[in-house]
Parts: sequence; C-alpha cells; structure tokens
Amino acid sequence: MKIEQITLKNFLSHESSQVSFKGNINAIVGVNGAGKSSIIDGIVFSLFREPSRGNMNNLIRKGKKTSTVEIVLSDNSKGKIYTIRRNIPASTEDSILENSKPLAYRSSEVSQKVQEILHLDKDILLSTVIVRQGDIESIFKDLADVMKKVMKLENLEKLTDSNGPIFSVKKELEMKLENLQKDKEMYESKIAQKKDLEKEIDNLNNNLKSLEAQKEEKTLQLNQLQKNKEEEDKKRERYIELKAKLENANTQLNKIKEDVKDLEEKMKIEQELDTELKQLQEEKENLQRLNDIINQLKLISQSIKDNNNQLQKLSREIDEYKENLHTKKELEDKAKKYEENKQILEQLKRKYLEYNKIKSVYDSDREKENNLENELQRFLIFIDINKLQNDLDKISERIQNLNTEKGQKEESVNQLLKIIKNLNDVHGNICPVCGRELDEEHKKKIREESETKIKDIKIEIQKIEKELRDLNEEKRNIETKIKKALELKAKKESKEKELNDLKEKIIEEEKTLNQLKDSHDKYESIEKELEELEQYYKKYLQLQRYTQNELEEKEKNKQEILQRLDELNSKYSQLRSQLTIPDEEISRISFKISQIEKEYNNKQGILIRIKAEIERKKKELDDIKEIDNEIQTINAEILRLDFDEAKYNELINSINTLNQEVNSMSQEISRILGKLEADKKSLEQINSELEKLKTSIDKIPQIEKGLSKLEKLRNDLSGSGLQNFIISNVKPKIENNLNDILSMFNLSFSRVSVDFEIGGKSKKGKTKITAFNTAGYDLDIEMLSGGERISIALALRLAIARALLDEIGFMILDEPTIHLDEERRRELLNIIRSAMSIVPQIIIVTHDDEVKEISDYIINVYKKGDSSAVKEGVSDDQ
Ligand SMILES: Nc1ncnc2c1ncn2[C@@H]1O[C@H](COP(=O)(O)OP(=O)(O)OP(=O)(O)O)[C@@H](O)[C@H]1O
Repeated sequence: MKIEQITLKNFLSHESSQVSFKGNINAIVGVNGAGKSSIIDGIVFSLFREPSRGNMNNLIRKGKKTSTVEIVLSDNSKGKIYTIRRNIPASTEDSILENSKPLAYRSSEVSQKVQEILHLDKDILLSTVIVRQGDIESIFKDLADVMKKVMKLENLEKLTDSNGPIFSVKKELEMKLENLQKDKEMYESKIAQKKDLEKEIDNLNNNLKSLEAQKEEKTLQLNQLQKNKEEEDKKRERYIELKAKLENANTQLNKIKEDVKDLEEKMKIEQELDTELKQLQEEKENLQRLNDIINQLKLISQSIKDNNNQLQKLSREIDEYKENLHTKKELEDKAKKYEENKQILEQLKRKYLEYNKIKSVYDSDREKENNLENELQRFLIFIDINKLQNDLDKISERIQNLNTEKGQKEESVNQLLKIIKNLNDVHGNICPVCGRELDEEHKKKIREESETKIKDIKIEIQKIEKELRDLNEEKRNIETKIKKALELKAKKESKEKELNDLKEKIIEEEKTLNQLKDSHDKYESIEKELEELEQYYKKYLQLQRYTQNELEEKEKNKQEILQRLDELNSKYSQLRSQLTIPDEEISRISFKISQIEKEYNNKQGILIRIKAEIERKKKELDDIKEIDNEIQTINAEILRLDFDEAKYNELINSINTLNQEVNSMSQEISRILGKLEADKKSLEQINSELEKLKTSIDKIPQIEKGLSKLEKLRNDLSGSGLQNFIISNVKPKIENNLNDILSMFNLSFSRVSVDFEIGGKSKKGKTKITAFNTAGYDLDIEMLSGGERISIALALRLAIARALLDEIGFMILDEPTIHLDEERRRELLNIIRSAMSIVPQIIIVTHDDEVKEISDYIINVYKKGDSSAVKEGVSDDQ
C-alpha cells in the first residue's frame, strides 16, 4: 500500500495544501515551523483518526471551525485506489472509497475498514514504520512493551483484570450463589409455615360446623316472632291512624264551637248597619240633586260669558267694516280714473318713446352742427398758393444756374491741377502743354500762377455753395407751406360738405319731432296725473275685500247672539230660584257628597264582611253534628282493634335480642370463612413459592461447579506465562526477518539475536539484543557504534512490521537525523538507501541537505502569510 497524495484543509498550519508523493524517497523540507510535521500528522490522522497534538480540536487551524484531511492510497498489486476522508468536528461524516465506490461513512466504520481491507494496524504502524522525531532507537528499550501492544497482549491482561470480564462473570455467579443460598433458607422456613397453616384450617372447619347449627335454631325462633310482629304492626298502624283522626276531629269541633259563639251579636250589627246605610243613601241623593243644579248653572254662566265675548268682538268688527266701506266708496272715482289713464298711457307709449329717441339724436346733431361751424371759422385765414408756387419756380431756376456755374469752376480747378501735375512729371525741359522749351523758373511761375488761380476759384465755389445751401433751405420752406396750404384747403372743403349734409338731416328731424310733439306732451301730463292717483288706487285695492253683503251678514250674527244671551239669562234665573241654599253653602256641596260617599262605602264594606261571616258560621252549625258522629264511629273502632302498646314493645325487645344473637353468629361464621379463604390462598402461595424455590436451589451445585472452573481459568490466564508463550512463537519470525534485513545493510555481523520478556501490569518488560560478529563474539547493543545501532533499530522496526503485516508499503521518518553527528547521519542515509529494497516508499521530514541528495522527490514546505504552503518537485534552495 502506497501513499499517493494527501490534501489538508484548515489542518494545523495548512489552510489548503495538497501534497503528492511521487518519488520512492520523498523528502519534505522547509524551515522550522513551516508545516512539515503537520503533513505527517495529517497522514496519521487520515488513517486512524488519531489526534497527534492533544485533543482533536487542536488540529483545526486557528480561527476556523472545521477541518478536512483526505488521503489517497494505492494498492498496485490489486489495481485499487482508496480515498479516505476525515472531518473535524465529527458531526460531518468521514468516508472511505474504493475506486470511487463508498465502503463506509461513520468514523468508527471507516477506521474498521482501514484495518480490515488495507491491513493497516494502527498500533503496528505507529510502533514500527511511522517514526516520529528522534524516535528511531527508542525501539530498543520499548521493544517488550511494543510487542505487547502490537500483539494486543494487553487485551489478555484486561481479561483477567479485577475490572475485567472474567472477574465480573465470577462476581456475578457468586452473587447468584449467595442469592440461591438465601432461597434455600427460605424454602425450609416455608415448609414449617405450610404445616402450621394446615392445622389452623382444620380447627376453623370444626368451629364453623357447630356455629352454623346454633344459628339455624335461633333463626327459626326469630322467624316465628317476626310473623307475630307483622300482625301487631298492621293493628298498630290502624290504631295510630284512628288516634290521629280522633284528635283531629276533636280539635276541629272545639275550633268551630269557639267560632259560632258570637253569631247573634253579629246578626244584630248587621241590622244596624242596614238602617244606617239607607239613611246615608237618602242624604246623598238629596245633595246629588243640588249638585246637578249647581253644575248646570256653572255651564250656563260660562256660556253667557262666551257669548258676551263673541258679541263684543263682532261689534268691533262691524264698526271697522262700516268705516272701511265708507272710505272705499270715496276712492272709487279716483281708482276708475287711474285705470283709464293707465290705458291711455299704454296707447301713447310707442310715440312717446320714438319722440325721445329722435329728440336725443336731434340734440346731438345740433351740437355737431355748431362745432362744425366753429371749426370752419378757423379756416378763414387765406393763403396765396399761386404766389408761393411762383417763388418756388424762381428759386429752382436760380439753383440750377448756380449748379452749372459751380460745375464750370470745378472743371477749371481740375484743369489747373492737371497743369501742376504735368509740370511735376516733365522730364527734360519741354513744356507738356505748349511743347516749348521750359526752364525751372518758368515751371515755378506756372505752378504759382496756377495755384493762385485755384485758390481764387475755390473761394468762388465756396460762395456758390453757400448761396446754394440758403436757396435750398428757402425752397424746402416754401414747399412745406404749399403742402400745408393744400391740406388745409382739402380739409375745409370736406367739413363744408359735412355741415351741409348735417343741416339737411336736422331739417328732416325737426319735421318728425313736430309731428310727434302732441302725443309726447300728452303722455307726460298723464304720467304726472297717474303719479298723484297711485296712492289712492293702492288704498282702494286694499279695501276691495270689504262688501256690503258681508256687513249685513255680520249684523245678522250679532242679532242672533243677543237673542241667545236673553235665553241664557232667563234660564239661569229660573234654575237659581230652584236652589234653596245660601251661596256660601254651594261651594261645600261636592265636598259633603264625597264625605257621605266615603262613609257609605266604608259601612257597606263592613256589612258585606259581616254578612259573609254570618253565612259561614251558620254553615258551621251543621258541621258540628257531622263531627260528633265521626268521633263516635272512631271510638267504636278503637275498642274493636284491641291493641296494647306495652305488649307490642315487649315483642319488639324479644325480636331485637334474637336478631343480635343471630347477627353475631353470622359475623363469626363470615370471619371464619374469610380466614379459611385467606389461609387457603396463603397455602396455595406457599406451595407455588416452594415449587419455584425448589427449582432455584436445584441449580446450586451447577453454579458452584462453574465458579470453581472460572477461578481456574483466571489463574491460568493471569501472569505472564501465556503472553510469553505467544511471544515466543513470534520471536523467531522477527529474529529471522531482522537478520534478513540486516544482511542488506552491509554490516559486519553474522547474526543478531533478540530476547525479551513481557512485563506484568506493574512490571516493565525486559529486552536483550545481542549482535554476533564474524569472529563469533557476542556484543551487547550498548556496545555497538551509533550507525550500527540505528541500522539495527530501523531493521528491527521493519522486521516487526514484516512479521505482522502482509506487506510494508511505506515508511515515514520525521527528522530521523536530528541529534545525530555527521558520521551517524551519513550511515543512516546509507541504511535508508538500502531500506528501499524492503520498503518501496519512504517519506522523510528533514532539514538535512544530504537527505535531499538521496531523495528522488522534494516537497518544499514554506510559510505564506500565516499559512503553510507547498511547492513540489523543487528544493527550498531552488
Ligand atoms: N491549530 C493550529 N493552527 C494554526 N497553526 C498551528 C496550529 N497548531 C500548530 N500550529 C503552528 O503550525 C506551525 C507548523 O508546525 P509543524 O510542527 O508542522 O512545523 P515543522 O515544519 O515541522 O517545524 P520544525 O521543523 O520546527 O519541526 C507551527 O508554527 C505551529 O505553531
């Protein structure tokens, strides 16, 4: 089995590293603390879930919560690849895959599979081919313990330990035996109990029989007495019933006799009350009559009052009516006039409005006419346009002449300027004008003359220009005047036309106004008249509802009321004369009536009650006879019954005594029966217990035998005898392997022997390793050189591994050269090289350059920030 690759996620100092072991000798190199050993920790953890640094959580990279390690192993002989993945914490499942096929998931199952399928035993590997820092030689002193561990001999010790399984089985059996002994004691005591119980049951049965016979005799006596009592009970019941009836009848009789004692007296009161009530009735009727008259008088008096009020109101209305009717008549003419005028006004209205309309137009036209005439007055200033035109023509002519003159003068100047210029351009002395000879003097003269002339002409031109400016100014003035004069003329003509048209229109308007004037004036005078009449007309309209017919109707009503009043007054006097009492009495009549009524009702109530009482008492007189008869009948029956209370009580006492006797017998019988029942149950219980106890105690000899066998087994297994026997079987194999391996290491020994004795629980084991040199001398391990010791130590580790494992796939050495001197280091390297023929894959963690030299694959581990990183295939100095 070879280690192909390991992947570390948040494991110790590695955040995320993947390491492949591609060589035969793989060197893991790097500075102190780079994370090299962490890789070895990763390998051990991934295989066995074994925490190398304290507890499991220490393996998680600080600051992280989870960690994962995955290792890939290959078994080339079988062509299989195994991938084992471990997680911390264990809440995430581990896994093992065989060629990508899952084999197990739970961490304990994964460890089990590693052991079973890969044949990688944790104890063997950790004690042999996985060698931690500086541990190579520790095998010499620990060999006995290592063997004990790898051979699992500790388990044998555990078997015979005082906490071990044999001990606990023995303990269990001893306890069982102890319990069974107790059962035996119990069995014997139960047998004694059983005998006592059987005796008691016999006694109880005898008592029961005699008691039952006595009880039967007493019960017969009791039955006879009970029969007698039943007859007496019936008599007694009737006797009590009759006695109660008798007492009841006597009580009733006495009560009635007491009640009828005052019958005569009551009848007398009845008569007196009858007479009194009649008198009261008469008195009441008289007063009632008077009261009726008084009520009638009151009604008539009220009616007279109402009629008088009505009369007064009506008289006032009639007076007001008469006055209004009179005023209405006076206003009638004016109202009529008003309505007529209103009609005429309506007829004239159209012409009136037309007149007003035309009149307002006429007035405005007259005003316009006036304004126009005033305006025309202002146009009277006369302007002579012809004269202005003449002046203008003259000025125009003069301007034209002056312009011609100016042009001529300007031409003269130009000519003179040309001469001057020509003089300047002359080359030679020939006059350009005349062609004659020309000297400088002559040139000068001509120039001066010409210039003087130009000056003069320019002054003249300036004069002409001034005159021209003045003339032009004057010309513009005259032209403006002419223009204005022409505009005024046209305006005046238009206004004159307008005035003429207006005058014609005014004449027409005056004509129409004259035609409408009469109607207009009439309208205005009627309108004024209507204004004056309007108040009368309004008043007339208010009074229109007053008519003569209605007045007459009211007068008629008044007469009727007067007549009614006469009738009422005479009726009042007539009724008053019937009332014979004085006025002051009248008001007390109704009070008196109510007093009498009250007294009457009161007495009548008393009378009714007395009458009912008399009636009831008369009936009671009949009842007395009936009750007397009943009493006689009851007394006769009591005599016939012949019941004696004393005798009856005697009978009851006898029955009670007998009853008590029978009951106490029954109770005793029940008690004996209960006891018998309980005893029988106890007997049954004891029998079944005895049966069970018998089966238990039958087991005692068997258990005693088992216990003695166990004791023997424990004695046989304890001590080092068996362990040493087992070891002695493996020892030759290891020794052979060791000598085989050592032969490859090129040492000068003919043989090396190994002896060890397994220690006990508190005793350390002993190891003795002896080397025999070629001369035949034996040398103790302590006497050998460092290199020889390391060679034997490594060979011994490999020898043990080979003896116990199917094959050795790899060896891991963490800093094997540490603490070694130069020579021993070199020797170790030779041995490692030689070991290649025994172990196909070696992984060495090292600082040693020479180790790097013998390695065919370098894994460089370094710190990147606070995390470890890995670079493969190169050394750290590359
Ligand atoms: N749980 C952890 N999380 C992060 N870093 C850790 C953790 N445990 C230990 N370390 C650190 O990891 C680093 C690497 O340790 P490791 O033993 O692998 O180094 P090394 O390369 O073998 O060093 P040396 O050559 O000195 O033995 C150390 O600096 C150590 O302090």
